[in-house]
Amino acid sequence: MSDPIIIAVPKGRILSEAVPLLKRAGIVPEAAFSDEDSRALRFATETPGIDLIRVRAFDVATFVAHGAAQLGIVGSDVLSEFDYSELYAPVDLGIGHCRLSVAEPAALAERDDPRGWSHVRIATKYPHVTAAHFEARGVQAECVKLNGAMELAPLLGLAPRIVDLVSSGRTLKENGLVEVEVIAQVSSRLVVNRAAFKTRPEIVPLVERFRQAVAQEVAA
Ligand SMILES: Nc1ncnc2c1ncn2[C@@H]1O[C@H](COP(=O)(O)OP(=O)(O)OP(=O)(O)O)[C@@H](O)[C@H]1O
Ligand SMILES: O=P(O)(O)OC[C@H]1O[C@H](OP(=O)(O)OP(=O)(O)O)[C@H](O)[C@@H]1O
Repeated sequence: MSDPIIIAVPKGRILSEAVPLLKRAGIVPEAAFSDEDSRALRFATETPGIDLIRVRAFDVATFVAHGAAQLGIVGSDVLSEFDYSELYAPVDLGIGHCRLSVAEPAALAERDDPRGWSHVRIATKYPHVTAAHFEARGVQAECVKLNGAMELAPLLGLAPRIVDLVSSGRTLKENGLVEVEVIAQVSSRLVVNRAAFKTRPEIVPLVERFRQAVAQEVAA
């Protein structure tokens, strides 16, 4: 019997949207998978031959790109930041909707004109996407890499501006920041390791099940 197909799923905020989607695709995980207190990292499903792993959002791309997992669910923000050629992203799953934006303190925004920037210092978890975004219009971006709580950076003088994910806008508002530019709209994608896609025939119908699960949700 061949090795199980492993699907990497991010813990954190996407997990609650991913579980119903997995179920619609016919992949029913064991109960511990949805329990954020469980310390297990690998989980069986009701489908023999399909296991799930629960990893950090950025690590989903790494596991799948290196073939340690064959499929994964990952935000387009993460895909853009890594730009792994080994990843094929055939399905927009329609979950994890947000946007990647530039933000700064409201007081700075009142007298600021983004068209006049030539050099910016930015705190972000997305240094590559940020640098590419600004480079495209001739602005040099000096990035300070953070892994979370970017909103603190302007308040504490680490960097006057941030690039971070925005959904409701509540995090920005509660930290005195305003959005000044949208870099990209974000949603989660199904990703597949390209080599596995060619060598594991079970993957094609599995991708199709995800496609149908998304279509069902759109039609509902
Ligand atoms: N506010 C949001 N609204 C909708 N989707 C979001 C939001 N924030 C993040 N996401 C999506 O969820 C993914 C994971 O985000 P999350 O905030 O759970 O990661 P994290 O807590 O920073 O991860 P980790 O702790 O593993 O580094 C992001 O890559 C993005 O695609
Ligand atoms: O516009 P909002 O609806 O307030 O959402 C935006 C927040 O969501 C994300 O963080 P998350 O809450 O996932 O935690 P993190 O700081 O651990 O990344 C993001 O980094 C923002 O901080």
